[in-house]
Amino acid sequence: MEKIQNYIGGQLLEPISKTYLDNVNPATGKVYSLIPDSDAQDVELAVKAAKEAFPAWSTTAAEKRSQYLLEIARLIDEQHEALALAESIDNGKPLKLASHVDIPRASANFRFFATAILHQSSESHLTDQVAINYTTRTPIGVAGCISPWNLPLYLFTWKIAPALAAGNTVVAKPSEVTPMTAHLLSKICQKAGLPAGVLNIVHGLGPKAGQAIIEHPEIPLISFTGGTSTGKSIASTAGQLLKKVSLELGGKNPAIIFADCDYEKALSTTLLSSFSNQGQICLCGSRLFIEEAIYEKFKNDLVQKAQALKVGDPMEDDTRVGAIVSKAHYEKILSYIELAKLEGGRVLCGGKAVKVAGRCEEGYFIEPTIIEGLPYTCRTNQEEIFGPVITITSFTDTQEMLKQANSTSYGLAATVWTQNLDKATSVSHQLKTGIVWVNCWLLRDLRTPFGGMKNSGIGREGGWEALRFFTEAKNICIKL
Ligand SMILES: NC(=O)C1=CN([C@@H]2O[C@H](COP(=O)(O)OP(=O)(O)OC[C@H]3O[C@@H](n4cnc5c(N)ncnc54)[C@H](O)[C@@H]3O)[C@@H](O)[C@H]2O)C=CC1
Ligand SMILES: O=C(O)/C=C/C=C(\O)C(=O)O
Repeated sequence: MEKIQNYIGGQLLEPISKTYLDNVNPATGKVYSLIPDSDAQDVELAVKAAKEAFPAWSTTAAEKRSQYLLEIARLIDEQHEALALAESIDNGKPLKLASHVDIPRASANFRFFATAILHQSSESHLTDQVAINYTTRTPIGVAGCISPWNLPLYLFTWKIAPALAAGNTVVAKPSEVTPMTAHLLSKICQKAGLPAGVLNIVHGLGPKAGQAIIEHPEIPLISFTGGTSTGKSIASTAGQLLKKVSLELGGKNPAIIFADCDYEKALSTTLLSSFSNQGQICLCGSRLFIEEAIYEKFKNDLVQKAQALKVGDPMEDDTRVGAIVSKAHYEKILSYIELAKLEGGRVLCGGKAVKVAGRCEEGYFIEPTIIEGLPYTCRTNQEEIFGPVITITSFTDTQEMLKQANSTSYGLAATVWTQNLDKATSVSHQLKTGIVWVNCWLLRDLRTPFGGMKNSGIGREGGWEALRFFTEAKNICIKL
């Protein structure tokens, strides 16, 4: 069975303890590879390698750093098919989705930040003709990057690329649930000739290898994407150590559909924003607010479309909903469906596990599920489920709807569907979320600030925000 290895100091290494964890294919329920169960000793080795590499990497000309990252992007594109297949097997997502979305975005992340650093300049200004102030932005040191399982290579590279581009060296940990494409990235970095120690990848469990990264005194900054409770624990440890943190956490995103929307576009995109990647994207709209005038029609059409989505083997071309990432997560989602029923919800479609015949009969599949009739205050409408489960509610009064939309502890993203620009602007400004999609969803421009308010996180990723996070600003004031 294939053994994934850590990537430390440019080499593929066994964990020092020589112990491994099982890696399960969620579509079949079978173990198909082994993951290093790394601990603080492996992290120590990785930090040592990253520290040694820092002086040379941080002073390498931006153009040269850019060339390394562009080469990595090129190799990701060259190995696109193998990476997409690995991602689909590891995560359970449809191969088609991995191929069209995840892997292209991974190379785009490298390409974007490789070129961004060539256009970055620092600020300066005259202070009343008496002084000139200018600000330098320099790399900080060894950055800790920890990523989740839902968009494995996509989010891993979303952190690593800006960290490296800005001149830091990195100790990174992908999710133990989906480690394979990060392992393949190690080999790509070797092939690209990335200097030893610039990027180090340590595999293993969050509370063990992850926690060792968070606690390590030589890692002054942490970029994390994952669940809110993990984010809070990381923030409290990092707070005691006064580390810089960027936290991109969960969401319970409202999708607001006004009667004057472009109906067909709203319907087809809402289907995607509800169930893409089995609903396991922090940006998925999980609470639909539909204006009463179109409620019945929209509901019936959405139910019909959701029922038509093929749930099945991620390898099949017409599969739209693949496997849930793990048995534990599958059970969590099913328990939320039961909770919704107890809370008085009516399941309009789905609501059950799916048995997929053949090689996937032991896999973790759940039908796209739509629930109505729940109060906005109930747990189903307040807590992140992170699966193919949405609730729908009708509204007549926009202010009341906004009160409900803003009522959760999360504040990541929202979707607004209307053809009235004034209404779109007014509603967007009143939503307490870091991102608002108007008449679209997940239309990504990597220059925009990405992140959430409230329990959805701290800080913003993307564009200059990311490059600012991964650098230290120093102002120099020269009296004229
Ligand atoms: N971006 C998002 O919005 C995501 C949200 N989630 C939410 O979080 C819930 C829990 O999912 P999990 O897999 O448990 O996510 P998690 O937040 O525990 O895992 C994310 C990453 O953090 C690491 N990690 C866990 N504990 C850590 C610690 N103490 N120190 C350092 N690193 C640590 C994990 O190994 C993984 O690499 C999901 O059900 C979902 O609701 C999960 C993944 C992504
Ligand atoms: O950057 C994006 O396009 C999407 C990011 C998604 C997440 O951070 C997530 O689902 O956790």
